[in-house]
Amino acid sequence: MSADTPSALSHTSLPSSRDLKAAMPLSDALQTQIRKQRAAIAEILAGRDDRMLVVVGPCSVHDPVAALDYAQRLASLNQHLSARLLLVMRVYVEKPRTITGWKGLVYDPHLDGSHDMSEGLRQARELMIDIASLGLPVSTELLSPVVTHYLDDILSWAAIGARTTESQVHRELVSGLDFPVGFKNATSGSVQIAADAMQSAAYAHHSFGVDGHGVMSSVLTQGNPHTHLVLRGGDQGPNFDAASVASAQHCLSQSGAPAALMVDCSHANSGKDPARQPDVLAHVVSQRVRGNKALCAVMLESFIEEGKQPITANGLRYGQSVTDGCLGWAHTEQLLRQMATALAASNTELAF
Ligand SMILES: O=C[C@H](O)[C@H](O)COP(=O)(O)O
Ligand SMILES: C=C(OP(=O)(O)O)C(=O)O
Repeated sequence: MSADTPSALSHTSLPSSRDLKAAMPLSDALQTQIRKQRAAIAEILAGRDDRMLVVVGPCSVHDPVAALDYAQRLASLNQHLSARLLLVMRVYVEKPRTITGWKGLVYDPHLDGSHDMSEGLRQARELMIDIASLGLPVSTELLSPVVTHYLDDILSWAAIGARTTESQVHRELVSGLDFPVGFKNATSGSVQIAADAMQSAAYAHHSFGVDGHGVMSSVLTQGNPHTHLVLRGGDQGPNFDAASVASAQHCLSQSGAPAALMVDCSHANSGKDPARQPDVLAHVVSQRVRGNKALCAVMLESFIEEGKQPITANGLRYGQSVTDGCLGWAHTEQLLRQMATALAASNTELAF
């Protein structure tokens, strides 16, 4: 290896984010829509809009056709429930893995280990534009700061996952974004790490990054005040119950971090069993209706078919997750309708 070659087995050039954005631009109308959707989410998080935010969709996108099919159903439901809920679709194109596994559409869009990452970025951007064009706000988990450059203009909300909330690089990344971001509690269950992250991301940062041309750069970000905690459970179990929520709120207030709370009804809050997500949702809505207004957002993992399937070369079942198990569409629609009705009626006796 020569002295000027970075150490890796290979490097394959990608289009710059500026070039991909120029080839697949957002219309003026879409830019205006996304600006409004970001502001609407920020209003809910600030407690100035009484609706609840619902980030809902597949654990991961592996088939853009099925994801768009799901988005069409969600967009139509969004119109019916918009007095009580703001639905935002999970369009997760990167997956953090506990050890190894398929890492998402942008890494391996053909799901066969060919890792056509250039095509993955193109498909991800195209899909997000198609979904936003249905009128739906788009969200994702930000994992690689490089990938963020290709998609940041389309997003209305993003998560920093449990495995990366403690990372300084991700806190710097959030500091430069002008849309709301949820930091998840750590996989250990630590909420303090997320409270620290929110405070860090609220500051301006000097960091190392790349510009739109892909040129390595010294970057100055402005700080992001629109962050919040996402309770997703941890190694010791769930954290959506009233006592855990109160303890998280105490931690946020002691730290001077923003008070808004989202509960992720999946992951360690459901023991990764999608059938337990409705019970988590019922508990959260009940706490909200009983007066805990800081609980203003939930996350659900949901796709067309319930459950999950392994990735095999023999073909995949349409509309079913290839990562964590999801609720099916029919059940999701029923839950969201019940949630909206319960919020409208201030109904504390929920059984989803
Ligand atoms: O949401 C997805 C998974 O919970 C997360 O990416 C970890 O997945 P893994 O433990 O299957 O690798
Ligand atoms: C990976 C995810 O969540 P967490 O970071 O909570 O494990 C996810 O929401 O897809």
